[in-house]
Amino acid sequence: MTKISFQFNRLNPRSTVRLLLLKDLVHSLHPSNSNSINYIKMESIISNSSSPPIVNNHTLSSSSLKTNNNNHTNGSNGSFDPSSHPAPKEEAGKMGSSLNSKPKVVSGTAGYVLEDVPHLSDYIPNLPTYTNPLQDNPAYSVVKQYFVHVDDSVPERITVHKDSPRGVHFRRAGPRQRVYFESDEVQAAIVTCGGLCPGLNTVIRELVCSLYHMYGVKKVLGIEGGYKGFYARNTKTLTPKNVNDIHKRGGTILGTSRGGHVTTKIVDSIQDRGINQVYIIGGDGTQRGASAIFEEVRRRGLKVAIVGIPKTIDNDIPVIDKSFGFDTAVEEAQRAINAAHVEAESFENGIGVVKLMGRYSGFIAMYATLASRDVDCCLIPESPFYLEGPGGLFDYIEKTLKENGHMVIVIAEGAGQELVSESIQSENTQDASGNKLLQDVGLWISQKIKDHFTKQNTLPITLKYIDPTYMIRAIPSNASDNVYCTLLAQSAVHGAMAGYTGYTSGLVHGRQTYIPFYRITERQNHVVITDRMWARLLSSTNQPSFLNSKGANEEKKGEELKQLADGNCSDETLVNKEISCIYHNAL
Ligand SMILES: Nc1ncnc2c1ncn2[C@@H]1O[C@H](COP(=O)(O)OP(=O)(O)O)[C@@H](O)[C@H]1O
Ligand SMILES: O=P(O)(O)OC[C@H]1O[C@](O)(COP(=O)(O)O)[C@@H](O)[C@@H]1O
Ligand SMILES: [Mg+2]
Repeated sequence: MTKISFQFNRLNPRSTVRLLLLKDLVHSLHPSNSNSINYIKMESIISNSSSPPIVNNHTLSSSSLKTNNNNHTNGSNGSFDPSSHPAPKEEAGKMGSSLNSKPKVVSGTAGYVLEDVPHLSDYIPNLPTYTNPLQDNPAYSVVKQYFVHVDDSVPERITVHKDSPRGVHFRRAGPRQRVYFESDEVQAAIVTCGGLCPGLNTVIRELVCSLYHMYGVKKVLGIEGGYKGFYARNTKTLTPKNVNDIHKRGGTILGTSRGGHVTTKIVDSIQDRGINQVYIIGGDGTQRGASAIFEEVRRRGLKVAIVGIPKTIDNDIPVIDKSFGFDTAVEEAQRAINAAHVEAESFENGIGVVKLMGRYSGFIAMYATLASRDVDCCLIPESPFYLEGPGGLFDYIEKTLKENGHMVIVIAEGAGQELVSESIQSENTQDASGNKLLQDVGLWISQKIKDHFTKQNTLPITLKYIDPTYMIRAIPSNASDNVYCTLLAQSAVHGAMAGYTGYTSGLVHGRQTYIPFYRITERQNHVVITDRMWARLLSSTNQPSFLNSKGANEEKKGEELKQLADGNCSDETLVNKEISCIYHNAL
């Protein structure tokens, strides 16, 4: 018998899910061997745990599904691991409760796993339910099937092999037969936090309209100025009438802010105002804040649904296909790139440099480059580069100028930060939310290029630097983002009315889903430079990879190891590799 050991460096809910998948796979391939899987850390967690597993009978009809004995928490003492859930420094001490709810992981046959979301009835017994008012809604009466089947779920990965386990799934969003709120009882609140993103107003509008028109909810409050607005600012009554044309405007009619998340004060305010549905629109920081609010609400036993709606122009939120506003931002970035191209083309040895947003994730720069085709070099935070010497950026610029007479460089704001800090001394400053304030890499690189070619005195260059940063996020959303925002908002409302809570409403493989907060906050989404998408970009620009082949292999190996250790595979090949390795060991 082969004994398999699998040690997780850091135990998180993902580790458990992966263990379940591996166990199911090994069991299906080699039933006699499955007991040999040695759950090193799990064993101690399971045996130490005294609380029963969460079984959510009202939401699961299939008897083949079972809630595993997975009373895992994010740390052995039941609190979140702060290293994987960093809080902004100045706020960390102010957070109210310890984050201690348990992920609801349900397993089925053939390696099926449902990473379910919390429900109000998990912690409030005997909640009454009501017929969904949509049943009498003329708009819905033409639909054959009004309601989402209770067992509908959406797979996290859709590329599978013949023998792959069915894998992780998320609960499919949509209206349910029974709702947990009466229309008159609902006092909803909407808040927008963090940086701007195209589509914020569309989401606000559609939340208000969905609540009013689909569920007859008449009390909707807008919280002004982000999280701190709960306790330090005014509120605004929102009606379909006063939000009617806000989707045509950029920004957020509610205002937004960074910092100011004090969980207990926010939940006090929710309680004082009698709010029982909170819709929180924001990025990774905001979703962490929403998770903290959910935990505190749950700890106090309040019948309040906490719903996150993911907003991120950087596209740095994991699991979801992409954030609303991303397409609009990429489209707007084309205008800056076009301008840079026209300028560069019009001068001898013209260089256009465009800086785009992307603190830690270079998605906007990557997609804007792929869309434009005028870009000769795209620099992102995930792909280190160097300036001097063979294969460096200066070399490439010289070659391109000699061949084409002009070039366009797109650089994400977080790219090359290590190089900038080598040459510019600066204090390690943060914004109010604890995000690191970055140096202006666009200005820096423009100056470096100018200095280099002046010193060389070989190619007289003309460089134009364009920084459209705020222009691409302050605009209204385009048509496809408007549709996306509408569906997101409707899904969010259906979920809250059905009593779900502690979830982010998000699109996974084109389907609306409810994703538990911990999956959204556990890591950031990054461009994986060993994935095909980055290779596509490199082949479209013909830029150097800035990695020799040895370096590339090391990068790939390092990336895979890191992802395996973290339990964060962004590429299904990693999972397949890992599983096939276990499979071969098991045989
Ligand atoms: N770990 C955290 N816990 C609680 N609140 C947080 C956390 N991180 C950020 N926040 C709050 O979320 C809000 C938005 O965060 P920020 O990082 O500025 O933007 P984004 O949500 O777009 O990433 C801020 O009010 C901030 O205080
Ligand atoms: O100047 P601000 O408002 O802090 O915004 C700048 C930041 O906002 C972003 O666009 C998005 O950040 P968030 O998603 O965290 O709000 C970053 O790319 C950028 O660094
Ligand atoms: Mg953020």
